[in-house]
Amino acid sequence: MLKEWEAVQERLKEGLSRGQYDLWVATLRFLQFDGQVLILGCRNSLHRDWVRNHLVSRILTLGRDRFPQLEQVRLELVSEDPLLEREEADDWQIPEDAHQGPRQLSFRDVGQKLRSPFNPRFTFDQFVVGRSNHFAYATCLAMAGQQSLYNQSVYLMADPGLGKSHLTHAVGNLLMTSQPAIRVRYVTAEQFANEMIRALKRDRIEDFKSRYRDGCDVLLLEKVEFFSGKKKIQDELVYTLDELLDRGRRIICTGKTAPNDIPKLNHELRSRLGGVLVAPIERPDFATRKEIIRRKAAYDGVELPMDVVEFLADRITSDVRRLESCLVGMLAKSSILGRPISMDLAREVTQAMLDYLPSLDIPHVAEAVCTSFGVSMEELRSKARNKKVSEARQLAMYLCRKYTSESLNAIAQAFGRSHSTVIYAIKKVDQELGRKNSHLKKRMEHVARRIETRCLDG
Ligand SMILES: Nc1ncnc2c1ncn2[C@@H]1O[C@H](COP(=O)(O)OP(=O)(O)OP(=O)(O)O)[C@@H](O)[C@H]1O
Repeated sequence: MLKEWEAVQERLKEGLSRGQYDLWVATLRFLQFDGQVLILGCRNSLHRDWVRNHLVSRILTLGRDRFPQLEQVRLELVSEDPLLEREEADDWQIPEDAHQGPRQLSFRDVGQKLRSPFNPRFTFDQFVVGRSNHFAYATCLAMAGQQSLYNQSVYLMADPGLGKSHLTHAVGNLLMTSQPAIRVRYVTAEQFANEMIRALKRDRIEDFKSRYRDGCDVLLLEKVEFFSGKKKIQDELVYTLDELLDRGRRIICTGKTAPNDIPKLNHELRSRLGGVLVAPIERPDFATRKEIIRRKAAYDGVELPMDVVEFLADRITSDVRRLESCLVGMLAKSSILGRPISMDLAREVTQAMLDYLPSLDIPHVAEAVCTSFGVSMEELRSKARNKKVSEARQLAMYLCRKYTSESLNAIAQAFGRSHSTVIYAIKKVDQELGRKNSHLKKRMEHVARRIETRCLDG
């Protein structure tokens, strides 16, 4: 049954940021499935409230693939110590009648919505508009509306993490509710290419063509730079775009660079994309970053102190995804360690995210720890429990969390440990670092310098 639950967890990744997944989903504990009721453990009431408000309906729907008779999800508060008793339960089930209270959700109610390919968090309401993105926002809103358009197609262009997918999904979300009869097709360039290759292999290319040309009123096509160098797929896309535009259909494409700067695009595709209205999104300014943090936190039901909002907005300037990871990291730390959200916490979390640091991977961090402690990676992965190895292992896990964007599960796997061991290690190191004259603190500063220097040296 655990395997089934893990498969459901995997599917829950869609629609959540990595930080949210690590914080709320990876930490959910599978307790039991009794044939109809899936019982999951939450760490604390904050965790349970979030899951209740944001996830239960999806668990009910997605869970049915793996637990066919699933009727009800029950959330119980469990201590991080599995030996302690379960404390309190909270149930969601299919309603017998409509007046059973707000916690009851039915498959029928949520099923329709959840078949949508669009991230429910990515709506126009949740998108903060500022100078950097106003034009892109207004263009997308017009594309999702029914008013006559100056243009039928738009190309959203921005560096990673600045909101291209958010706006594209917002168009999809709005169309699905305001004009449900409209056929919206959302694909990344990679999915488009894979679909086409599969169709060719199965000799079903005509079906593929008609799916896009006849069965689509709005095409949302992400990350077009993927087409670079793929000649046959580019040819097919040109025909598809021409057909759609001739029939007055709407098209939104996204990419990191201007169509003209994408290498190895054939002349026809370059010219089609070049003719599309380009709506750039720039890095958000300070005021926009502040509002983004405030709104994201409010979405998770948290009101942040203003000094923390300003601190984060000041510190993380490059991309909104990073800003969001910082916020989620801070909420995670606050929730796991039971610490209030404060400037201290914000400082700790952002230190790992300073804009000048490129992203690091687990082997890089582990190697720095091994060198400093004079132990090998095999020892870190082994069952050895002597003080030196245990300390090195815990610090390595802590620093992997701090310096890499890897999930708790990935870190656990790298060290051959369980997810809860990593949480325990992080908590333990954190406590130790808070002690006066902590010897681990000096050691950590030394390792951190080593990691950062190597990282800056490239
Ligand atoms: N103006 C904004 N208001 C609110 N959230 C934003 C804004 N811009 C970006 N975000 C958030 O930042 C995160 C990254 O955005 P998104 O996935 O849309 O980036 P992207 O440009 O598609 O990046 P990539 O090219 O890497 O796919 C998302 O969680 C999104 O909600």
